[in-house]
Amino acid sequence: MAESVTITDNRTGESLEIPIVDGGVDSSQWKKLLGNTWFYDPAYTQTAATSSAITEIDGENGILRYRGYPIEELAEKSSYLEVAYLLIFGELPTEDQFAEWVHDITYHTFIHENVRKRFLEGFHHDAHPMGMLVSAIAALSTFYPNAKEIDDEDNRYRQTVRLIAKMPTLAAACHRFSVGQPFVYPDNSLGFTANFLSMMWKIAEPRYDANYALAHALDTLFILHADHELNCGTATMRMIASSNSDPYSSAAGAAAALYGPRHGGANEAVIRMLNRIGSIDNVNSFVEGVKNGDEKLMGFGHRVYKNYDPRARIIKQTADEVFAVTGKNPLLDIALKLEEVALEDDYFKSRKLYPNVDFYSGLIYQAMGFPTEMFTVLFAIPRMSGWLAHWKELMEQDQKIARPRQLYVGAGERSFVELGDR
Ligand SMILES: CC(=O)SCCNC(=O)CCNC(=O)[C@H](O)C(C)(C)COP(=O)(O)OP(=O)(O)OC[C@H]1O[C@@H](n2cnc3c(N)ncnc32)[C@H](O)[C@@H]1OP(=O)(O)O
Ligand SMILES: O=C([O-])CC(=O)C(=O)O
Repeated sequence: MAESVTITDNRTGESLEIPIVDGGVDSSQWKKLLGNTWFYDPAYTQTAATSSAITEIDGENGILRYRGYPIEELAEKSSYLEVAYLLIFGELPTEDQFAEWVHDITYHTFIHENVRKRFLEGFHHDAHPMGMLVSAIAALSTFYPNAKEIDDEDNRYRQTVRLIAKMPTLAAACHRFSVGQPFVYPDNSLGFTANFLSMMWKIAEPRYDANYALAHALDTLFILHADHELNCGTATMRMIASSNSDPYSSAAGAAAALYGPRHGGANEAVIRMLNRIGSIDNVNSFVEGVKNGDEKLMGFGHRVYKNYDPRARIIKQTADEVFAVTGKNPLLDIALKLEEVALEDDYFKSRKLYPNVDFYSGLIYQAMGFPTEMFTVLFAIPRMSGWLAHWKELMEQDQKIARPRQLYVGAGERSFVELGDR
């Protein structure tokens, strides 16, 4: 572990080595540098808002590790539920711990009938499933009012397994509603990902048997999406939870942040962009438009990675395994050409813009038969474990309420003018 961090004041350029004390920076040293002034950093480009032991990103070198384990090894050797355990509890589970964890998650896959019948079925017929999911996560807080007892560790565990377990059920329910098909109850004889696919696609009894290669590929995607340190959604989770709000309300806020096209919503935007480009013959002119500022190349660029996103590399390999079963997604050639052109172009090279996790994932989801509107939902299912790992960490850190300051730039004091006199 690093023994110190270098902090730079972005207004003066001054920097100072600050020793790590008990896992965090020494605040007396911090004050020596900044006095009683604050950073002005609206998009948190240079602000560490927490210390965390969950996920490490080395953006310059394209490295991602969960609890110290390289993402490549986890994607190859682990399963989503095992990784969820690792993120939340800090260590890989023993066989007994894993059996108990899987049992507990499986036990909580059902959702209250009123969530489905009264709440989800009350949405407009063409409601976006991600909008439905955000609301449904928030609604769960009213079904589990004891979730407010956040100081009770057992209770926190119960809400954690509930949230992870119910995400696939809620996600599939949102999809079935949007296509006018009846809800499919969880089949708890199936594993986490196969059960989700059953709830998505089952049309006849007795059971839906997912293609093994596709279920395995989706599980790998779940591992890759499970956490990514203090991204916009996770920062939102921590922000809301710092007010001691319950985990459902906090996670609903995190999901709402993920919905945006600059964040998890980019996977949906990528497919729409590829469809608009339509043919590899149009790639060069599209890229010229991006360079002229007409629009962003969706699925490219990242706040932290200034190198290839390691998840995108694994997703590209996973795509080959999926296409071997489903047939190639015809949009793949356009995506590959876009990557080739962008990586050779000075605009992208000088700004260190590379494909991110969202660039290739949608091609896989689409080949598997998921509608485009479900792509961000597919991101949210596994990201729940990351949000909850951060929630647990926050609770244990006993952090104060998160409350940034502002620089007021509005009008000075003035007197009220009556309506008729304005
Ligand atoms: C799961 C995730 O959330 S991964 C990210 C998913 N989002 C996307 O794929 C959307 C497209 N990408 C983007 O919008 C951005 O790259 C973000 C939001 C991911 C990161 O934003 P920031 O860290 O604020 O990068 P910033 O906007 O400062 O970009 C630096 C420069 O690169 C340019 N740039 C960044 N991303 C792109 C892009 N995708 N296409 C074209 N230009 C881009 C910016 O215009 C800026 O150029 P300038 O210096 O001439 O003004
Ligand atoms: O880290 C980020 O800013 C966005 C991201 O890649 C993720 O949330 O997976």
